[in-house]
Amino acid sequence: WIRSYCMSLRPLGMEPPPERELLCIFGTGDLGRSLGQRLLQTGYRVVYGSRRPHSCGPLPPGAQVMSHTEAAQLAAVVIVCVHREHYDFMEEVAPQLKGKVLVDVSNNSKKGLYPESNAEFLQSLIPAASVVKAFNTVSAWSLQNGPSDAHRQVFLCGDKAEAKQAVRELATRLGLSVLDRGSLSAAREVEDFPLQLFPEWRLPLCIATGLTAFFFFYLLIRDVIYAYVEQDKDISFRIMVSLANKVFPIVSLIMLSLCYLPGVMAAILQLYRGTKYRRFPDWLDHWMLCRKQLGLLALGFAFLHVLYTLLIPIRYYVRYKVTAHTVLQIRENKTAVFDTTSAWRTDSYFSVGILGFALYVLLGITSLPSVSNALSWREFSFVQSKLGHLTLLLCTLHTYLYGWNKFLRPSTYKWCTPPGYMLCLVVPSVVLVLKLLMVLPCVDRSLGRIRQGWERTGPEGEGTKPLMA
Ligand SMILES: NC(=O)C1=CN([C@@H]2O[C@H](COP(=O)(O)OP(=O)(O)OC[C@H]3O[C@@H](n4cnc5c(N)ncnc54)[C@H](OP(=O)(O)O)[C@@H]3O)[C@@H](O)[C@H]2O)C=CC1
Ligand SMILES: [Cu+2]
Repeated sequence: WIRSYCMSLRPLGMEPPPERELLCIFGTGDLGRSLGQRLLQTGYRVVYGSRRPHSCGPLPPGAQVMSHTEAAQLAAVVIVCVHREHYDFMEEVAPQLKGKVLVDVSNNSKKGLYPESNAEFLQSLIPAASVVKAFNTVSAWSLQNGPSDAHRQVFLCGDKAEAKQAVRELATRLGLSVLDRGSLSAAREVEDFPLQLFPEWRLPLCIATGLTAFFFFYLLIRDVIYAYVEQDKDISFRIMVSLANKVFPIVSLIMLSLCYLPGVMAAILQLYRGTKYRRFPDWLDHWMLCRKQLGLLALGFAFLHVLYTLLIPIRYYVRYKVTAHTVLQIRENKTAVFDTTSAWRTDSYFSVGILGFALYVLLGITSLPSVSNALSWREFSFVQSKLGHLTLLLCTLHTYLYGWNKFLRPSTYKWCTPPGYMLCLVVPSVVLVLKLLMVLPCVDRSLGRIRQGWERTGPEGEGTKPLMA
C-alpha cells in the first residue's frame, strides 16, 4: 500500500516538455485549475483564458491569466475546461483558434442529452480548428490526489493525426496511459464512459440479489411456513435473525465458489481443446473478469454472517430457551450429560469457520489495487489461487461440520426438501472435486505444458493424448 501510495505521489511526468511549451486552458473551474497545476508541475507553462481574468480567484502559482482572445493567440493547444452549455462564447474567439488544437474534455450528466457529441458540436462551432476529445475520464480530484489505476487511462479521439499526436504526448507526460478510439465520431462513446455506474459490479450484484431472494423464500417456506402448517406454530420472528443468518452464509459460500468455478472450467476447456490459443466463450470471459467483485460481495455476506453469529448469545429467544431448559432440569431434578462429540463438532465448526473467514479477509485485502500493485504476479497468484482454494475448502468444511450427521436423518428433509446449507454445498463441492482432479500430477503436467504454449495437433502423431503424456 505504501509503495503504491508513494508511486502516486511521485511527479508523474516522464520528462519535461521541450523548451517549456506553453499551453492554454479555457475556464478556471475545478478541472481547469487541477489540470493546470499538474501541467505546471510537469514543466509546461500555462496560460488561462477566462471571462474575468482579474477576479477569477486563486490559480496555481506560475500560471498567467488573460482574456480568451489573448490567451488563445499564445498557444498552439487550447484545452477547453468549460461546460458544453457555455460553448457559444467560443465563436467570438474563432479567429484566434484557426489552425489550433482544441481539446474537448467535457462530460454530460446524462446519456443522449444532445443530438451530437460535445466534441463534434465544438468542431462545428470552430471548423478551422482540430478538435481532439480527451481527458474526460480523469477527474479534478484524481489529478490533485494522484490518479488511481482506473483514472490513469485516457481515451482519445479526433480526425487530425497531428493534433491527436500532440495531445497524446501531453497525456503521456502527465503519466496517463492513452487509448486511441479513432476518429471524432467516436466521441459520443467516449463521453458515455464516465456515465457507466460500476459496470463490472452489475453481474455479481445480480447474482447476489438472485441468490438472496431464492434462498430467503426457500427457507421461509421450509422453516416458517412449514412450522405454521405442520405444527401450527408461529415462528415468524425467526425471519429477522435466524433466517438472515442462514441466507447470508449460504449466499457467501456459493458466491465464493463461483469465483473459482470459471478457473477450473477454463482449465478443463484448455485440456479438452489441447491448446490455450483459442478464445474462451464470451460468457466465460465475462465471468472471469468479474471474479474480484464476486469475491468481495461474498466477503461482505460472510462478514454479515459473522456479525449475526456474534449476536446469538444476547438474543432474547436464545436466553429464554436456555433459562427455560435450566429451570426444567431443576424441576425434574435431572442433569443433562455432557456430550463430548457435540463439543468436538461445534468447536471444530467454529474454528474452521474462523480460519476460513480470516483467509477470506486476507483475500479481500490483497484484491485491493493498492495492495495487489505491491505484490509480484507470483505472490498475487499464490494468494488468490492457493489461499483462495484453501479458503473455499475451509468454508465448505465449516458447512459440512455444521450439517454433521443431519445429512442422513430423514427428519431433516421437511416436505422432501433438503435444508438450505445442503443445497449450497453443491457448487463448492463440485469446484473442490474438479480442482482436486486438476492438481493430480498427470493432469497438472499436461495443463502446465498447454499453458506454456504446447498444442495438441491432429488426431494422430505426437502428443495426441495429453492426459497420458
Ligand atoms: N471536474 C471534473 O472532475 C471534470 C470535469 N470535466 C469537464 O470539464 C469541464 C469543466 O468542468 P469543471 O471545471 O468541473 O466546471 P466548473 O463549473 O468548475 O468550471 C467551469 C468554468 O467554465 C467557465 N465558464 C462558466 N460559464 C461560462 C460561460 N458562460 N462562458 C464562458 N466560460 C464559462 C468558468 O471559468 P471562468 O470564470 O474563468 O471563465 C468556470 O470556472 C466540463 O465540461 C466537465 O464536464 C471532465 C472531467 C472531469
Ligand atoms: Cu458459519
